[in-house]
Amino acid sequence: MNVKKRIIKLLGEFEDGKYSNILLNEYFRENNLSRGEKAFITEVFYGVIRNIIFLDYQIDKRATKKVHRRWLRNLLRISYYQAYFMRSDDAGVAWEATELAKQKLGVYVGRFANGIVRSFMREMDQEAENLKSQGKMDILYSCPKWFYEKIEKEYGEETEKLLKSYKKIPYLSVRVNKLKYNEDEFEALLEKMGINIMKQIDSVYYLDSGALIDSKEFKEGKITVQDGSSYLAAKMLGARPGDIVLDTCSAPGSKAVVLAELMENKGEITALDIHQHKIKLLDANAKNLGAKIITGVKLDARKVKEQGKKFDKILVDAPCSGYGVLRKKPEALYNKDMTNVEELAKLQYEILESASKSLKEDGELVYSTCTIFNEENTDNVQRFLQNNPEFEVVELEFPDGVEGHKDILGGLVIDYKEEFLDSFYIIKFRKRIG
Ligand SMILES: C[S@@+](CC[C@H](N)C(=O)[O-])C[C@H]1O[C@@H](n2cnc3c(N)ncnc32)[C@H](O)[C@@H]1O
Repeated sequence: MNVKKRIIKLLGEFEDGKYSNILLNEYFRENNLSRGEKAFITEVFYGVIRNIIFLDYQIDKRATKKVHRRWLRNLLRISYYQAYFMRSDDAGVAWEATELAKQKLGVYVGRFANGIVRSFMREMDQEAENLKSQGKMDILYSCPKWFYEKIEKEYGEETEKLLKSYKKIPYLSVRVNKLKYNEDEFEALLEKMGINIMKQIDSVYYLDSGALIDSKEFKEGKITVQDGSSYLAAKMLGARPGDIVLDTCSAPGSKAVVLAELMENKGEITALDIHQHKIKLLDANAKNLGAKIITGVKLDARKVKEQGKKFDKILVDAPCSGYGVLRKKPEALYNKDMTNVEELAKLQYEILESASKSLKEDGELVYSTCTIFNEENTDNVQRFLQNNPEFEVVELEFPDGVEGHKDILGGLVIDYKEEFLDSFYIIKFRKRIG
């Protein structure tokens, strides 16, 4: 099948509500595509989602009647994306749009597609300038108006840099699972496959190719897809062999398996999640990676007392708005508003409060989120510290080679300046004795 027709189909399914990453992974599993085809589909599919507000604005501006047909709108979005963001050959893009529209919907629609694509191509650079000068930055950077205004309030002059950064294409990162494999073996594999390392954070490697996803080593659980920030949040808990650990919001278990590795599969990890189907994912993930000390339990972390147990170490990797991982999950930008952020902040606070009661004296707790707003990070933690004076912040070293800053409480903020790692908030507490 023509590769653009494939992307049109995928975008249609995305609009029906499927998650972009799940959709694409499934599609690649079920269809036998070359490396080049996969790379092109990934770039264009995600590129359209990342820039959908800008693309639709430009389509609607040029169409005399609203383009209702989803298939046609997606063809136009793809063509505009290729022209403006990929700087693809104009004649080729316009010709293919015309041909595809003609085949599917007839000569009249073919001509319409040709006209509307060519007019955008002539005007696109001026259009971007106009949006800037008219202050329509939310359209230029495809984000909801409330989000733009909030970012502008919090980040001031850095706003544009932040938005540009979160629209970038992410690198694939994988972690070497030391329960089954080691870094020397992995680096030899990279050399054999001709894959280059772009950045390394301990056993997490950012690579210039996604080819490893199809490798035997990946299927065998010797390597796993994981971001450096996610790995660091787990590492910073400092879990040691023999510890009794609680992971309150654990599925699909990416951090729990790091904890198991650091604990050398000795001790206990109770891994909670509110959803039973996610516990299944967690169990499968732990099994595949050879993490033997994880027990998945379906439980609302606000009822952690029901475990009737005290823990040496607790990880609260709270459910959050996910704005720190927009490069990988761009749709997170479109499906929430400030009310959701406030609701999440409340839930996070309740989980943190509840978990803290199950920590042993002198025990340590890490609170982390993959988002950027103070409501879910510093403000929440400040309130927690005020209400729980028996907790103190443990100083964390900012990891070498990672961009970001510390907040007023000493929490690590891996921010938009970081080109490779997801944006994350990580703070650690100790419960004082007595
Ligand atoms: C940020 S994700 C966790 C990611 C996980 N720690 C990892 O590294 O793979 C948040 C998780 O919290 C779960 N969750 C949401 N509300 C919860 C609650 N009240 N109690 C326990 N888990 C909850 C969600 O189902 C989701 O799997």
